[in-house]
Amino acid sequence: MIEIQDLVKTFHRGSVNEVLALAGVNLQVRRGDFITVIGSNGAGKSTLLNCLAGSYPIDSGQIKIGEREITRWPEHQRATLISRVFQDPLLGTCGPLSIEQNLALANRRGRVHGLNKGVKRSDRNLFRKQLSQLGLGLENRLKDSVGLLSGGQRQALTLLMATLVKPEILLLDEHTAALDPKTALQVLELTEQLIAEQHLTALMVTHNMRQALQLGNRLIMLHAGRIILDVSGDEKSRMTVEDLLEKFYAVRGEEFVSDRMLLV
Ligand SMILES: Nc1ncnc2c1ncn2[C@@H]1O[C@H](COP(=O)(O)OP(=O)(O)OP(=O)(O)O)[C@@H](O)[C@H]1O
Repeated sequence: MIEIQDLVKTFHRGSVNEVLALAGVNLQVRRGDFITVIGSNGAGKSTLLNCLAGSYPIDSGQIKIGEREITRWPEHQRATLISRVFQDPLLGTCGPLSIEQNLALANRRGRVHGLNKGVKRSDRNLFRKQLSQLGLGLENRLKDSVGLLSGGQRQALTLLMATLVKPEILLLDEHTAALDPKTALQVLELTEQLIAEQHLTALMVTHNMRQALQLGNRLIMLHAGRIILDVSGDEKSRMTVEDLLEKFYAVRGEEFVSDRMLLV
C-alpha cells in the first residue's frame, strides 16, 4: 500500500508568481493498482509524480510506501523503490553506454556499487531473454550504444530497465506522448504486458482519455491540484469519455479544458 496524505506543493511561494500546484492530495494506492491519471492543463499531474519521486520538495503532507515513511527521503533514495519513465525517451537511458551496460546499471538499482557498469555473463543471458520479449530484435544488439536506437526502441528499453528490478511503484509520465502513433501503441502494449506479468503497481499520466479508460483498473482525475474523481473496477470499465466529461462538469461546473487532451 502506498499512502499519500494531504500533499501540498506550492511553486514560487510568497511571490506574485505563486502557484498552488497540489492543494492537499490524498490517495491510497493498493498493491497491484494500475491507475491512469488525467486532468486539465496545469492540474498537477506531473507535479504529483515529481513529488512522489522526490524531484520536488513538498510544503506539507506525508508519503508512505508500505511501512516506510519516505516523505523526507532524497530522490536517489526513493529511486531504490520507485521507477520512472518520462515523456522524453532520452531521459531514461544513457546514450553513450551500450544496451547491456544500461541494463546492468538498472539491474543493480538499490544495491551498493550501483554505478559499476561491467556486465556479467549470467546477466547478459538474462538481458538477452528479457530483450527478446520486446520483439524489437534488441537481444542481438547488446553491445550497440543506446544512442543508436530510435525513440520507440529507446522507450521500450527504458520500460524494461524501469521494471528489471521490480519497483514498489512505476511512474509513467505521458511516456508515449513523444512517439508516433504506431510506436506509441507498441510501447503501450508493452507497458500493459510488463505491468500484468510482474503484478506491478503503477501510476500513468496520459492526455488520452480513451487510453485512460481502456488501461488499468483505476482512474483518477486531477483538477487545480486536487483529485476530483476516483473510479475503479466495473464503474471504470463501464465509463465512456462522455461520462468522464460529464463528471468533470458536474464537479466543477465548467467545461473540461485542455489543449493537449485527446477527448476521443
Ligand atoms: N517547476 C515549476 N516551477 C513553477 N511552476 C510549476 C513548475 N512545475 C509545475 N508548475 C506549475 O504547477 C501547476 C501544475 O503543473 P503540472 O505540470 O503538474 O500540471 P499537469 O497537470 O502535468 O499539466 P499538463 O497536462 O499541462 O502538463 C501549473 O500551474 C504549473 O505551471
